[in-house]
Amino acid sequence: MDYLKELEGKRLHDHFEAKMAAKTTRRRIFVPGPVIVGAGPSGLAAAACLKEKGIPSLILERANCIASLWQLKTYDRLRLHLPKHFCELILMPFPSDFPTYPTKQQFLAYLNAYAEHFDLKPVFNMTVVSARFDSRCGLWFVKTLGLKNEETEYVCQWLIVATGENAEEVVPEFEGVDEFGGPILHTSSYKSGELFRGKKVLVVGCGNSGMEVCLDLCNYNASPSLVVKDSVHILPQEILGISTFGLSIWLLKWFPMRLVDHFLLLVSRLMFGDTAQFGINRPERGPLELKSMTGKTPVLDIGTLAKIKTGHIRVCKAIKQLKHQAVEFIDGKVEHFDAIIFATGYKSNVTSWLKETNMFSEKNGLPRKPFPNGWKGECGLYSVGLTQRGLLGASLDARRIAEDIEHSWKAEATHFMAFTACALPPTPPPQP
Ligand SMILES: Cc1cc2nc3c(=O)[nH]c(=O)nc-3n(C[C@H](O)[C@H](O)[C@H](O)COP(=O)(O)OP(=O)(O)OC[C@H]3O[C@@H](n4cnc5c(N)ncnc54)[C@H](O)[C@@H]3O)c2cc1C
Ligand SMILES: NC(=O)C1=CN([C@@H]2O[C@H](COP(=O)(O)OP(=O)(O)OC[C@H]3O[C@@H](n4cnc5c(N)ncnc54)[C@H](OP(=O)(O)O)[C@@H]3O)[C@@H](O)[C@H]2O)C=CC1
Ligand SMILES: O=C(O)C(=O)Cc1c[nH]c2ccccc12
Repeated sequence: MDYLKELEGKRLHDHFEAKMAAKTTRRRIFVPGPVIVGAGPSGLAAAACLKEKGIPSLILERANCIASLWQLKTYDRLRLHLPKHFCELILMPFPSDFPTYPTKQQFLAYLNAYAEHFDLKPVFNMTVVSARFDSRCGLWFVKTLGLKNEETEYVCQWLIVATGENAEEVVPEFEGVDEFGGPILHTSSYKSGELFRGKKVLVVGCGNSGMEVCLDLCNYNASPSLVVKDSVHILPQEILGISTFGLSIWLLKWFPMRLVDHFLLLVSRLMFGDTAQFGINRPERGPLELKSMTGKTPVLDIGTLAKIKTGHIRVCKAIKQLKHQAVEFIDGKVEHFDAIIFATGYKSNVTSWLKETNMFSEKNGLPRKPFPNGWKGECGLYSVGLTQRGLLGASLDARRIAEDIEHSWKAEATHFMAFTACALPPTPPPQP
């Protein structure tokens, strides 16, 4: 079967090569199996599930390593904030000696072992700049740029989008940015509070990143202030030693979401008091309902709230504008700051390169179909890890995608064998 696929690939490849050579020097490569865009946990999980079914795939990655978000864009003190069994990739558990909340280094070691175990070898420094389906030949044409801007076009029957929900940083624009004069960075380039000792730092955004960066700054004797523009749900990471996330999933099996939300809010109130008294209002919808409707993840508190209560972290209103070494807030207050850290999150980049408008929303670059149906599009297009369900969701997508492609992969092979059987001269009758 592999041989037939290769043969088919080679014929197409030769045909394209000949056609292209006449026009440009661009490389065109036919890929017999699926092309996966992105070598993060989602892309790796998809490739592993395919490999398990004997289907080869090709992963294209813009960075020079696997899991570039974790490797290059996260801070030193990061740990998984959900217990490890909710974060392991399909087909390979975490080592049993890992703690409940593995560190970033442990998670990366696991991902490296995962790639090695399944012999996954992504093509690095390959940025996908466009992917287009040609209905005449029923194939995807995936254009990439290499480090020296050299163009390569990969041609394939299946395309798996695994570029993540955190592909590009979101940085809001403010009047006066050029005047500020001090360091302004996004959490994706923050490593630790070391550089900010003794400094007044404004952290903009109160998701899990903003909250943890504030705590880290405190631990390095910086003075952080946190901008809370609207509202946020802060939940304890654990309730009586049980992970809030795990408990929620278990409760949701028995009770409606609204009731579970009431429970979570009651416990949070008992443990934290009313967060509004520290300037942190809760959204009208409950934490799980909000997550399922908008994707907004509740903050799991790992000690930041205690620092807010003691006044080590101050809470500020939304920003009006930046001034020289200062910030003006919407309540009219102006305060001095040495540095600003944007913890304003990330967005998908799918709509910038995927030339297809049915499967992905132009608004947020995520699948239009809600979970659990967002993984499959048309014409061999798939998506893994874009359902706002974290690593657990990525594993579910990966499994479904591999099962689905397995069907068409087998059908293709049968079809191809039938084709070659007709095209080849009949087998001579066996000699007596
Ligand atoms: C600080 C932080 C902590 C997190 N902690 C958790 C957690 O504890 N539990 C959890 O479940 N989730 C967590 N998440 C959510 C996160 O989305 C997942 O952990 C995970 O990284 C998702 O994997 P992914 O492969 O979908 O995306 P990514 O890890 O972002 O990988 C996508 C890859 O695609 C590549 N890429 C993007 N565009 C292109 C292109 N055009 N061409 C080629 N390659 C491209 C990127 O370089 C990247 O390597 C966390 C996120 C952050 C930011
Ligand atoms: N330990 C862990 O496992 C960690 C996990 N994560 C995960 O990583 C992902 C990304 O998290 P994170 O980087 O925190 O991003 P998020 O998107 O979760 O949070 C961004 C925050 O910035 C706020 N914001 C956006 N624009 C502005 C603005 N102009 N002014 C003020 N605030 C603004 C948003 O508020 P609003 O929504 O109201 O617009 C939101 O509260 C999440 O899935 C998160 O759970 C992150 C850190 C640690
Ligand atoms: O880290 C994320 O953003 C996730 O999607 C996983 C996740 C972390 N905390 C949660 C709380 C409710 C639902 C999902 C998550």
